[in-house]
Amino acid sequence: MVPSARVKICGLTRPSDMRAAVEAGAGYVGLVFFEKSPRHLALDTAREVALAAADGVAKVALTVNATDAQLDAICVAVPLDILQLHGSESPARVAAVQARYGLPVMKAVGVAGAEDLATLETYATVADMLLVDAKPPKNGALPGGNGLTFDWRLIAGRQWSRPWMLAGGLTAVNVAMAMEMTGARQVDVSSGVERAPGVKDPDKMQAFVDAAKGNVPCPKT
Ligand SMILES: O=C(O)c1ccccc1NCC(=O)[C@H](O)[C@H](O)COP(=O)(O)O
Repeated sequence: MVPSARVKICGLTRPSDMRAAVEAGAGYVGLVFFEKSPRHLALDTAREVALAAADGVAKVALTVNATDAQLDAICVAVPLDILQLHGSESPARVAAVQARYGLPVMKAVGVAGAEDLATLETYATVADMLLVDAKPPKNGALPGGNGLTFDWRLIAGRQWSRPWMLAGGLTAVNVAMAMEMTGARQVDVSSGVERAPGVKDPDKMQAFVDAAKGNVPCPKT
């Protein structure tokens, strides 16, 4: 049987992109609040984009080392289901955010080598969900959303005590292989379904979801 994954499409910036992501079959949709990103949303735009999501699709706010004041403003303005912490937030900060907002927290952890596996174990004791992502290069790149993969063999067959999602450089072409190698049953994509930074491509989103869900066309007989 072909494995199937639940898909998160991250970095949606327009209501039309949100509708296309939902139509394609995304189960999670991500909104980026990080000013240096081409996917950054002002609060009023974020609300508009979030309201274009259908019921039952989990709306995720991605922040990077955000303060309580910044998170307060986001949570007041935007209907949300999950907070994704994509910076260097400590385990204690993860717990504090859970307690303050009463929302599930997904902690992103960058993986580049075996030493990063211990970090994943640490966050698995506190976060509601883990995002296992490629570690960003140290050249001023964004903390995520760089379209870079990591060596999937590092996490082959690993499980954590919390649900987890694979991210980093996934595309319609490589997602099935990534799922096979890692055992991931939730996957996250941003740049792999864009036509330009911050602009999603409906056909790429559909192709990605189909590949992740194993909806491969039947060969003609
Ligand atoms: O997307 C951004 O611009 C961004 C900025 C700051 C922190 C994280 C960011 N994105 C994270 C993601 O979109 C994904 O969760 C993940 O990193 C995969 O991205 P990609 O490799 O582009 O598929």
